[in-house]
Amino acid sequence: MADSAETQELVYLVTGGCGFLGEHVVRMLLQREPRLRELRIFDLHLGPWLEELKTGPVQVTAIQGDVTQAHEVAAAVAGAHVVIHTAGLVDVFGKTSPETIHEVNVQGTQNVIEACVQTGTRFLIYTSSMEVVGPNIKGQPFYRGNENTPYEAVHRHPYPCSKALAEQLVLEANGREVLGGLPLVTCALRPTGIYGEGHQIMRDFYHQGLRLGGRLFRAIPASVEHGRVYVGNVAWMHVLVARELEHRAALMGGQVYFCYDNSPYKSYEDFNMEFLGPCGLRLVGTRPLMPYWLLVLLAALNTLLQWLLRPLMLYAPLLNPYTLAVANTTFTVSTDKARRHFGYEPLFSWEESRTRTIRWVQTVEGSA
Ligand SMILES: NC(=O)c1ccc[n+]([C@@H]2O[C@H](COP(=O)([O-])OP(=O)(O)OC[C@H]3O[C@@H](n4cnc5c(N)ncnc54)[C@H](O)[C@@H]3O)[C@@H](O)[C@H]2O)c1
Ligand SMILES: C[C@@H](CO)CCC[C@@H](C)[C@H]1CC[C@H]2[C@@H]3[C@H](O)C=C4C[C@@H](O)CC[C@]4(C)[C@H]3CC[C@]12C
Repeated sequence: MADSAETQELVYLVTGGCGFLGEHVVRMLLQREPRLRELRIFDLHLGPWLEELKTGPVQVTAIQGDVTQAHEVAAAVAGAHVVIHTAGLVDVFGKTSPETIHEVNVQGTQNVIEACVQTGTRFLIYTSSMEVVGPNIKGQPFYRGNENTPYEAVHRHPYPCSKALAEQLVLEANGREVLGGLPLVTCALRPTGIYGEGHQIMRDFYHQGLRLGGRLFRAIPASVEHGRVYVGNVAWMHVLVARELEHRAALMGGQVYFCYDNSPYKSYEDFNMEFLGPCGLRLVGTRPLMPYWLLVLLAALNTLLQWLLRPLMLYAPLLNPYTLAVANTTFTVSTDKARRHFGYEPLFSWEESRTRTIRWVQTVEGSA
């Protein structure tokens, strides 16, 4: 919990605070933001773990709400000094409609912006995504690029489209006058593939491996690099930006920052095996066991099955045309913009990130 040495005067709001990243942001704020007086956690689905947070010196206020409802957002934002907006539908598996993804990710973000303007909140940090940049629809690689690397960021899938639109809204809102006459200061953080305690996709891969007798079968060439970043470092970057945004508004306002740490560059599958291997799984094959055209066919078949089964059940496998394309396209970042602009250094080393994630996988139900 925060050290009470400093004046506890600030009110923070974290939207999506019960999600995979949101929970880590909430816990990091309580541990490392000594100026917190109140921490508001706004989410469609509140977690039972919130109760344990209410015993500390910081007032923790759980707010069950929907970012698509402007009045609910405004009520939650009113009086907050800082808003960290992580709430969103992270759906690349066809679980929800494109309209719903847009409504939550874009309109929901617009509602957060308007709530800041109408109620006088001056600092807004938005959790964007690498997918605002790519991989693009042409499957062009983004090899150890940075925030200034030229790249044709053209998307068709509802999720990256929604993240790109929302990020644009946030950045364009920088400088708008809020209630009280002062300017709104915004910035956007772009995590690459986040991993760590609570990562649902990692859990899905683990269960898939258990179902296949402790084996996973390579489908992606080992040469395809995919950027990954530990959730604790992403949370730390959010806390640091929220702390520095006021003093460095001229430099940081309206800026985007990739989230990065010292996690190694590997293929998506090989990277996952850093955690699943020590938990008893084995990745079969030094090269993809199926030809790419067969994977494309299977991915298309999954889309057809999802459509046929929709009246009966939700069928949303990991493999679909979009996830296959993303998984097979190199996308890695190499940047120090966050360090240069607000002194970011990863809080957790690769070794610590790996150990923490392995320990978490070992607690996943069904683990050996
Ligand atoms: N997971 C990643 O690899 C990754 C990478 C880059 C960016 N991001 C971004 O980080 C953010 C959090 O992602 P995550 O992986 O923690 O996802 P998550 O699904 O675990 O968390 C999202 C949270 O938002 C909440 N939410 C969804 N719709 C809502 C609504 N209408 N109103 C209020 N709350 C709502 C959910 O209940 C959930 O708690 C998202 O904006 C996502 O785009 C995630
Ligand atoms: C071919 C499959 C059989 O092994 C492998 C499928 C892997 C995919 C499920 C994942 C590969 C890349 C992931 C995405 C990437 O890490 C970045 C993302 C951005 C973030 O904002 C949301 C999550 C995601 C889209 C992430 C989703 C899962 C992958 C597509």
